Amino acid sequence: MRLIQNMCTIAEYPSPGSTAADYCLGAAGRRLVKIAVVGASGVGKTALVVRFLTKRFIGDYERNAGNLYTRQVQIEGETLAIQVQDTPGIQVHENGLSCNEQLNRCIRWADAVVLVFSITDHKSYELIGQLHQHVQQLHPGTRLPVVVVANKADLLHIKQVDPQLGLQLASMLGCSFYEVSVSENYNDVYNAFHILCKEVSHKQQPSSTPEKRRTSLIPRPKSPNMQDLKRRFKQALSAKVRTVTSV
Ligand SMILES: Nc1nc2c(ncn2[C@@H]2O[C@H](COP(=O)(O)OP(=O)(O)OP(=O)(O)O)[C@@H](O)[C@H]2O)c(=O)[nH]1
Repeated sequence: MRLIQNMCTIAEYPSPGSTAADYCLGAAGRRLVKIAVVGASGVGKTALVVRFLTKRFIGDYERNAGNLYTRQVQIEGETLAIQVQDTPGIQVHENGLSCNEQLNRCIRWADAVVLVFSITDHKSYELIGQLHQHVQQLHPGTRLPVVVVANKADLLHIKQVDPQLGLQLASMLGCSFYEVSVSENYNDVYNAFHILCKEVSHKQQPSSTPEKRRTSLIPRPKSPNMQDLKRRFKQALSAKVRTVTSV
């Protein structure tokens, strides 16, 4: 991709399951965290992904082709491989949300999702609740880590959504919340991805592995009973004395 030079574009819309990238990263022995960035059109999803991966804000992006990018991140002393899937903007129709199969595949593939809206677009904010529900429906039986990001915080003069509303919504959904300006601040963007990676990393590492659990179930050899030892020692001693006397 012309505008995104520092990143490694792996594939477009990877099929769920193993990909060439999964194989390479697996070979490197790094744990993999897969993140999908989802939201309405024009909220700054591509800008967010590019900022996270290159630290740069370019300002003008090619219309999203749904690319997948990688980078490595240090989480609690461990280097994790991260794949970030940028997705095309969601269209809202009269009868609600319209997610095509490509997008659904990306969401199913992901270990975590970044839900983005723009503070300059109330409709993009209204979409977040529905999107969150949709994401959880595509991951039945598990609570997928999600972070809600309110972007374009620099455009206060055309603000349509109070960031406080974003915070309330996120806490209602049980998600972390970040208000960011992709154009002006890298750290907030990094922190939003970082907290998500941390959550996934903790989820991937159960507190006690099956191997450890199995080991703890194996009965330990009993410590020798002192009374029994003393009795046997006395027996052995008296046998020796008897032998010596009989000689
Ligand atoms: N002022 C300002 N503009 C931003 C910010 N983030 C993104 N933009 C601009 O918003 C426009 C849309 O950004 P994109 O990253 O293409 O948005 P997108 O969500 O990927 O859009 P689709 O590909 O249509 O889904 C671009 O002109 C960006 O420069 C921001 O934090 N502040």
